Amino acid sequence: MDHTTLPLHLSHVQKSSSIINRSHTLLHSIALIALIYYRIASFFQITKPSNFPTTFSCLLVFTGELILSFIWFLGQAYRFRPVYRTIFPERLPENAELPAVDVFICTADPSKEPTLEVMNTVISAIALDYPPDKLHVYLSDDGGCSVTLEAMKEAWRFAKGYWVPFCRAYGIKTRCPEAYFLGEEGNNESSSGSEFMADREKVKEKYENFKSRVMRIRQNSTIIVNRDHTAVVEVINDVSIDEASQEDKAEEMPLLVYVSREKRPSLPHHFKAGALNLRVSAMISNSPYILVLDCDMYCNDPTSARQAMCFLLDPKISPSLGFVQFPQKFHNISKTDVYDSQFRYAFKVLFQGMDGLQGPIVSGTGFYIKREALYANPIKDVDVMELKQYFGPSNEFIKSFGRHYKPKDHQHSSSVTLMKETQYLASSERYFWTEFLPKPTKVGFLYLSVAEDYFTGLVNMHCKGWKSVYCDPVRPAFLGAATTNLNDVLVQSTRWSSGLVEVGLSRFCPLIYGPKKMSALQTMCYGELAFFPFYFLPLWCFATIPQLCLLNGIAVYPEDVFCKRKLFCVGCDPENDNAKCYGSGIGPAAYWGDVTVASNWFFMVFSFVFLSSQSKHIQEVLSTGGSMRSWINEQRIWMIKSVTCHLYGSLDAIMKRLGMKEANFMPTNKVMDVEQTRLYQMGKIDFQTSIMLLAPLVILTIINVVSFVGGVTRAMVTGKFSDMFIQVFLSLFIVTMGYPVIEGMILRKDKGRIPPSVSILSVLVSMIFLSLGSLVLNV
Ligand SMILES: O=c1ccn([C@@H]2O[C@H](COP(=O)(O)OP(=O)(O)O[C@H]3O[C@H](CO)[C@@H](O)[C@H](O)[C@H]3O)[C@@H](O)[C@H]2O)c(=O)[nH]1
Ligand SMILES: [Mn+2]
Repeated sequence: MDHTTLPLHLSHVQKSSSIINRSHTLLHSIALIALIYYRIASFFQITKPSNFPTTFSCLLVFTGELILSFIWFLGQAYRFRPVYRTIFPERLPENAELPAVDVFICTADPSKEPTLEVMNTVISAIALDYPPDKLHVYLSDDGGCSVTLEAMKEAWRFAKGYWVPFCRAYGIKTRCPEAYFLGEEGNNESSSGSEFMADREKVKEKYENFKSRVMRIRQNSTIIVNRDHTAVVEVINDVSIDEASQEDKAEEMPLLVYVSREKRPSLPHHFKAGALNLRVSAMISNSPYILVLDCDMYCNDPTSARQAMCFLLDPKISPSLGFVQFPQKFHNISKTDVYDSQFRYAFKVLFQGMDGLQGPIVSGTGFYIKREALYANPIKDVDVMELKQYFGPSNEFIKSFGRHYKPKDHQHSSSVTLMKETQYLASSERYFWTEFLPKPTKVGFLYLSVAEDYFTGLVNMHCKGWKSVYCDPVRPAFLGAATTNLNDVLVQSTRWSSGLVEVGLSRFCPLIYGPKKMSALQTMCYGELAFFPFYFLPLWCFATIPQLCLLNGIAVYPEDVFCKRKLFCVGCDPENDNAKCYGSGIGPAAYWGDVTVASNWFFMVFSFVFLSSQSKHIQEVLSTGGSMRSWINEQRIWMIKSVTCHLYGSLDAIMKRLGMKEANFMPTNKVMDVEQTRLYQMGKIDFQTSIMLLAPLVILTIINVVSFVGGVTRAMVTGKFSDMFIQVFLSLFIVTMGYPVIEGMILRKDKGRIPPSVSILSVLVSMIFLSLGSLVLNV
């Protein structure tokens, strides 16, 4: 068969999903329009001054509804044309024709990122199934920690001496040693002969030795993140393999380089984006493709580079293809996954949806990006002298922009000039060069936001016309460590919210910056991401205002006429006797002409909006492998994040915008705590977190419990249920979702329960809110 004519990949539109999605979008939009109509109409109905509390509360709730609807509307772009893809790596050209790849692994803080785990990621990258002379692995150590450098040398010895030869000889699929020996992925390797078993035992023993050596290195040095040091660039291949395997056939190995950029306390270093913008790899290998990995994301499928090449080498799409993104998947997800740590929605709905448009966003890790798309392209026609002004006097570096630049042979890497050049490039001025550049050459990973991945994807990829592709094979290409306790989940989400809102409030706001450069649907996707943290506004509103109103007998939703007919309307004539029938001026419906019909209709509209959004969510969860339990977990964590991280993240972004705060990137904790892991495995929320993050959850739950009880009592006393039906239901819904909070306050005795001090404080705050709120509503 002629391999040159067969496609390397195919993409298919998910037809049934598109149809379901578009029909749902249409129906739901109509319902939302009806809802908005009802709200606006009712404002014009209520004219009596005595109804100020009602008008005011309805206005607040309506604002919430508008924001929620707007974000929902933007999110419909993901649903418009989801695709899935098939690849045929077996049709790739011969090894000799494959392009070179640089792997960039970032690590920053050895106290949060266990050295052994980082080394496992490094080893899995060295062991990728790709021609070794075309693979170059760089570890960027942002912590500038000698422990990492020393451990890397050990990792190199183990990989070269034992691990890589073993993987190659037996075609091992799981190339991260820790995962392999734990058997996490069910290593059903084909070989099982006695020779294999003997080799496996030997390698296992060597791995144990390697582990204890790394442990010893850690024990023997103080782990400090050094923020004041010069640049260190070291090629590890030169390290001697003292106790290497007896077989004397020298195993061909990829290049392994340690890079730690210069850091000075007085100079901003721009976190991960700064680490990625180092030009050191351009000097040493300058491969046309770069794989970026977080230090916890090990290569789980050694063929990922070949899979990515199915797109990157396809002549039809290659010229405009900027990067291939793989999903972030995690090895430590429990069955219940209480925190939705797997981000099902992002990697099953959002990315697949964008893949059918201009392509998915950059998600920070697990993507193969074209070097040219990152920086060389826009600089092509700028002259060399001008470049020197921005990039400094490094001739070699400027030469590396050229398409045909061949770096000096790294075998002679100890050559003094090369090391001088690279150290120069890793020094502190070099990584904020994008700030100095004139506009058209603003390139590389951008610094404005701590969500550098999202921001770079928007401005430097999709807005410059690059496309991207989402590659989601059955066997996860990379596996990372997900955050599995409430504190880490919320801290991480706060950083993301802040980073996203920062972009939303900047001049790069996708809804303003995007439309001229991207399709409307792609712009909507980016817009949804920039503004979804604003969910905190409607969610705070819906969890407090209707409840406060319920306790004060103010209806903010249309009444349920089914109930009312049964309870009150028997024998009374609403046409002529409104006041008597509906009580004294409560609810907009009381002043309507054709009350019964209109109200009934709009009650249906509100119910429809609620049921339709929940059903759609359930449909999406179930069709992407989730269960009803996942639906509840996702609803709950969405609410939790909205009232905490999204609020704080947005405030943080606003403060940064106003210059009241500096950017901060706290790496997430990758150290597993036994007790916390146990709670996560059991599906119990671990409430050990700061009071800032915990108190809102407790306060809102208490408010809803109180209002639910108050609402039901009121209905029993007055015999009226219809006008407040939605409010009572809403409180009940929130209380149900907040059940773990109630359990954590009252029933649980373990370490992860809610501390009594927080409960007491929250009861106080809730009571103050309800009394003050009632005062305001009754003036
Ligand atoms: O100053 C820094 C801070 C972080 N990192 C590295 O960046 C990576 C991501 O950091 P992590 O703490 O794991 O953050 P996550 O929240 O898990 O990261 C997600 O979100 C980030 C943006 O907020 C993206 O950069 C990541 O790729 C994405 O996985 C890690 O390897 C860190 O070592 C640095 O190199 N320098
Ligand atoms: Mn991470």
